Amino acid sequence: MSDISSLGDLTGKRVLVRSDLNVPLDGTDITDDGRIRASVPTIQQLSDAGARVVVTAHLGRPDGSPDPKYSLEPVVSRLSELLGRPVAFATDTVGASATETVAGLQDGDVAVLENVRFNDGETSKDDAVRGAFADQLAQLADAFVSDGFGVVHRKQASVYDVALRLPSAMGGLVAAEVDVLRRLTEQPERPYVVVLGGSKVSDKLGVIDNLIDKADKLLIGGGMVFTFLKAQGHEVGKSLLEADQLDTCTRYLTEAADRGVEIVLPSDVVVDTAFPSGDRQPEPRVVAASEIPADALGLDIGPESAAAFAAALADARTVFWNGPMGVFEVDAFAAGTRAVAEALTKVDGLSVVGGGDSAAAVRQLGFDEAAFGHISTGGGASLEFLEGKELPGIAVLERD
Ligand SMILES: Nc1ncnc2c1ncn2[C@@H]1O[C@H](COP(=O)(O)OP(=O)(O)O)[C@@H](O)[C@H]1O
Ligand SMILES: O=C(OP(=O)(O)O)[C@H](O)COP(=O)(O)O
Repeated sequence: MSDISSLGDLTGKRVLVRSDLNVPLDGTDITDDGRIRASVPTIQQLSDAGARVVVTAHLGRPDGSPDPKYSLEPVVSRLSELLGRPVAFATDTVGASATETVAGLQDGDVAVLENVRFNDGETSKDDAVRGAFADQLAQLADAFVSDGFGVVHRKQASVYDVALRLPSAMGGLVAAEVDVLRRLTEQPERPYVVVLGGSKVSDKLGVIDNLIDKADKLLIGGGMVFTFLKAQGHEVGKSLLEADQLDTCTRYLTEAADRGVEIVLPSDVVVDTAFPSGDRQPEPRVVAASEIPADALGLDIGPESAAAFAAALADARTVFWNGPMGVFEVDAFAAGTRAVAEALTKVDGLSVVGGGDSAAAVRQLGFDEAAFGHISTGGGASLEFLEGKELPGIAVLERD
């Protein structure tokens, strides 16, 4: 696999780096800068090598056109602080501002292009549309470095197509993540427990199929719970629900039982009548998972479930956890996530936390990062890696 040294002397070369700078924001305040910090070493390495560094990244899921709410501008300020040097910011990705900003770089300088997902070519399913956008990105650089581990499972222009158009290399962050995750795929010590939660329900339901073959237990919390509960015939009120995945959930439950794999669902949940927002005081209530009122939505696993999940993790020798158990950003719905994080710190073996929000959660809840075996910057990417899937952003770097 080609690392940055394979690109030769970088002095004066324009190097496009795909980083994952998708950090949680409260307005324009960054609530956890973990992904920016994780991106710094590669950017610094390229700058030290005399390259003119052009960073491309996304923030959130805008609809393919500019939306100030998803601007990378606040991220650029933080990156500049962490690098200890000015960072130029282009207010578009491949337009006049980008061209001018890149042309103005001196050797060792760093620039960030505006959110790459402000362009519909980035995430298009049409190869030609994505390719045309990748052509424009490629024109801004002489070489490409893929360092956004959190997006290597996305077949997107700035992750995949641009690597077909420029001499390309893998950044140190992606290489380091892959090294650790490989340990989980190659004969993990058993019991091997996977904990899933979060809000990207449709992305993550799909991975369960393959994980049933690999893990001994699957603990399900977060927004994914409710599609399973509904599949079991329970009402879930206003909770997150993927109505078209009910049959899939039923099949998973049957398959897991057939193969002797335990899928553990919460027996109780913390509900409220509205999603937390603004000044509204949360009114958390614990109810049985089978009795979610019609006017309520589930926002955390309940205390009985948290204790059951901790017990299920107590004898694990390998654990992978992606996705908070609840809306941990609000204290009233953070207890389930806290309990799972606590249980992971006690694992006698390898414990890995993956995902932007999961990593943010353990830090925000005050856990010492050193208490975990590894904190990965990618949630969906880690899960797909553990499933044994080919990740487009890695495969494209490994092709002959
Ligand atoms: N029951 C729930 N309903 C709605 N959102 C939830 C629920 N549980 C967790 N979440 C939200 O899931 C988000 C994180 O999900 P996700 O992006 O899938 O995780 P990660 O970034 O770790 O991969 C958090 O912002 C959290 O508030
Ligand atoms: O936040 C991310 O992934 P994660 O929530 O799976 O950790 C990455 O930045 C990828 O974002 P995406 O899931 O919108 O493609």
